[in-house]
Amino acid sequence: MSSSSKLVLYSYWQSSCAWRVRFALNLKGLAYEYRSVNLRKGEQFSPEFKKLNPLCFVPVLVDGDIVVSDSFAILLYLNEKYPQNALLPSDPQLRALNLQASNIVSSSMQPLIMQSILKYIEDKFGPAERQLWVRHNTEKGFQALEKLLKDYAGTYATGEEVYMADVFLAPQTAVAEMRFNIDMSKFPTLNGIYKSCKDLPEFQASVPERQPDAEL
Ligand SMILES: N[C@@H](CCC(=O)N[C@@H](CS)C(=O)NCC(=O)O)C(=O)O
Repeated sequence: MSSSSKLVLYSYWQSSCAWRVRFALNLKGLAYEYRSVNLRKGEQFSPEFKKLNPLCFVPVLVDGDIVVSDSFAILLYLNEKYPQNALLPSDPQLRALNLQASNIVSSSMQPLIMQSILKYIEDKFGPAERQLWVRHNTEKGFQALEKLLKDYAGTYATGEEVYMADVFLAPQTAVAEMRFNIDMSKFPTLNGIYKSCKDLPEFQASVPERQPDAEL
């Protein structure tokens, strides 16, 4: 297939990982076909989807005959293949900061509070333990991110341009605030970054409620 084939994103409206990719695709001005994988109905375990991602997670991006899963890899792929509106700055220090902040969200926050883990905790220890777990892991990550970014942030995480760190941070902040009732006023830098992202039409078009599979 040619490199101009239509991009296809396997997504679920409530997935924060898929949200990152939706935001990034919009920032790059790339049109894509949205294919819903209903995580609540277990569609991620279907044999067809398993062929795309044996881990049974969204998001998966298909670009012609290229299949990329994992939002971190997808963002780096998109950035190399479609260089317009770069998701990483050229300055090595700011680039490293973006990768570090993104990876904190990707590796040290989201995997600890994904729905399957929270269900396990709630089933075994009850809803109060579940909320304590969410709060502890979310605040630990946000404290590290606040410290990391406070001297570099401007309108966005590492200055006046929106980059990969923002793409990871904004959905994670939204989920923390709206789904888990985390008080973001304790993290003024992160809160400011989130507010700036909320003003962007590219972010607004990526929010869960505006996705074709949203169940409101
Ligand atoms: N590191 C992966 C994580 C993907 C992931 O955890 N996806 C979640 C939704 S945010 C999922 O598909 N969960 C389905 C399940 O737990 O069965 C990424 O960034 O894409």
